[in-house]
Amino acid sequence: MTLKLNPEAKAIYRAILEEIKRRLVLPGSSAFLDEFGPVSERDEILRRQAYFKENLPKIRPELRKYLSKVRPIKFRRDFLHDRVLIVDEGELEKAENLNLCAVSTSLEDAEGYPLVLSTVGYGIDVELTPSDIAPELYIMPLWENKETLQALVSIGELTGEKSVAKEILEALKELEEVMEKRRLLDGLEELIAGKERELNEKISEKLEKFSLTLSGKELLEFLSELKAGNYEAIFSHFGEVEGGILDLINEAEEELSEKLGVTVELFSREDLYPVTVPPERVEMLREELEKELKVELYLKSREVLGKIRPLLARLKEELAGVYELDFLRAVKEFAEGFTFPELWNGGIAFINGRHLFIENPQPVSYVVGRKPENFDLPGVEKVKDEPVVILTGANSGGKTSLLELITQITLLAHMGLPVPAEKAWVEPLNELFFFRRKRSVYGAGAFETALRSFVRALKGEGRKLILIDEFEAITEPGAAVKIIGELLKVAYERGFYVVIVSHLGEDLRRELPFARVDGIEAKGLDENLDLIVDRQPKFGTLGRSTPELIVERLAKKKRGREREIFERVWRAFRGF
Ligand SMILES: Nc1ncnc2c1ncn2[C@@H]1O[C@H](COP(=O)(O)OP(=O)(O)OP(=O)(O)O)[C@@H](O)[C@H]1O
Repeated sequence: MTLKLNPEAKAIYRAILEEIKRRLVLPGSSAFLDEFGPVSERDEILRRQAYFKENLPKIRPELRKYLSKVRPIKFRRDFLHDRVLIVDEGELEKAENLNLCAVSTSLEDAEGYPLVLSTVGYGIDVELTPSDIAPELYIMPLWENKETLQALVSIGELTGEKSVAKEILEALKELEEVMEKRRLLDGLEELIAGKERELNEKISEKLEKFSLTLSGKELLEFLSELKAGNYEAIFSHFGEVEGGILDLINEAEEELSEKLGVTVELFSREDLYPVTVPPERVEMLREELEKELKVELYLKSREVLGKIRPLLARLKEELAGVYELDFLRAVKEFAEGFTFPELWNGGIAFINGRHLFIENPQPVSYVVGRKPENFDLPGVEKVKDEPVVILTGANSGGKTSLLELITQITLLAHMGLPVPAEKAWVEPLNELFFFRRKRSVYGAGAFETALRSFVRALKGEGRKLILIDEFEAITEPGAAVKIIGELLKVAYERGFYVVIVSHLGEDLRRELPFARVDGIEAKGLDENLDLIVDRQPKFGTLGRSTPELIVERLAKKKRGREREIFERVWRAFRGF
């Protein structure tokens, strides 16, 4: 059963969730958090505590870096248009039902498919299984997510649970060659254009050199050959250059052939300079390469899949486990320095609680209900297991913040999480109410609404903690004492726990002998004449609003006539 929350308690719960959520690095992990909503059952809370106690210590901070690299690996069923499967009449229906590629019983239908697979010896031999017919559907997602696999390996090293990703990565290495070719194929035009540019540069260099050499002694020779009409010699001279250019072209084509793994003949030999590549040749080369690569990739994928197939189930588990690790890591970071509360039957108590949303808060200890043993604090002897407490004290003393802290600790305890305190005792409850002070809302409407919510909180059975911030702000003090007095009596009779912030402590104390009155007080002024507030409430002591400190502050801050008047008032406080 869930712990019931009124809207303002729920808002604090949401703020806590947000604090944990913003520490998650994977979007998929927040689903885990949803499993940890606050519950009332002691056993369930204990079960969760045990889970965290067992798992949080295993979480290492370096995990974050690797978790953030993990992406879900999705194996999708797809219909592959690049292959046909030739089967026997009797297998036709089964093969079609696989719905992985075109299926036929006749080899004639294989025309135009780069990949022809067959169970009856008409192509590459296969069995009627998805891993035989379309191994790429398993292998490609793995190849594309190598970074995720790498991260899983590192995570496994950190958690001490070895990942199967290591073996998978090892097996995937066999695909590197074919993948490199695929990469080249993607950039085929640029590759060829680059070669073409390089080639033309080399040729033009050669031609330049040629004209230079001709300008020397050879020029004279050339002229004399010309005079003698010896054309053969002249052509052979030019032929040398032509041969040189053809060598360069062959060399470039050989380089390409080696890179691409097929024999390439691309450059036209008609006009030797500048060398060009007819676009239709590039297209033909691309088609040929594509076809070859399809077959090669298919065969390699099948081979690799044969090796890693038994590891895939475990890989899926590891990938799912990553979200849990992320969740645990976020909780650990959030709950740094927190403690698991002891579950008991005496209400709520904690030592050195730290407000979640105040930076460097002064730790505060508090008890509503039974006082735990070794709850040793100054003034604590005045605590007598009171389930109803009136919290009084200086303006901006931290009363609202204390109610928030009680709410935070109660909520976290019911989520099974550790709480921001040195020690804590929490009774599993059925309902938690937090009523904030409604600032500047006056009038019968607001008053009626607030009254109705309180009464709703008081009706019904169960274990409840009710936190109320300054109810009197929306009605007159006289009426407030009567109303609060009666409502708190009802709460007391029903065994509910209540903390109510009020400036009417004196009057309420008279009205409610069973209630404890605590006070937060200012201790003095600091060097900037700001109030020094001790956030730790004094148990059983009415909190004075310490007006003399305000007077002292003004007396020291003001000048001239004003100062004289303040000093006179201050003297009145000090009794001279
Ligand atoms: N334990 C604490 N440590 C440090 N700062 C605190 C602590 N508790 C409260 N404060 C700060 O003191 C200021 C006043 O707190 P809060 O509003 O809770 O006081 P309050 O007593 O409810 O005031 P008011 O009488 O105006 O309702 C806030 O800025 C809050 O951040």
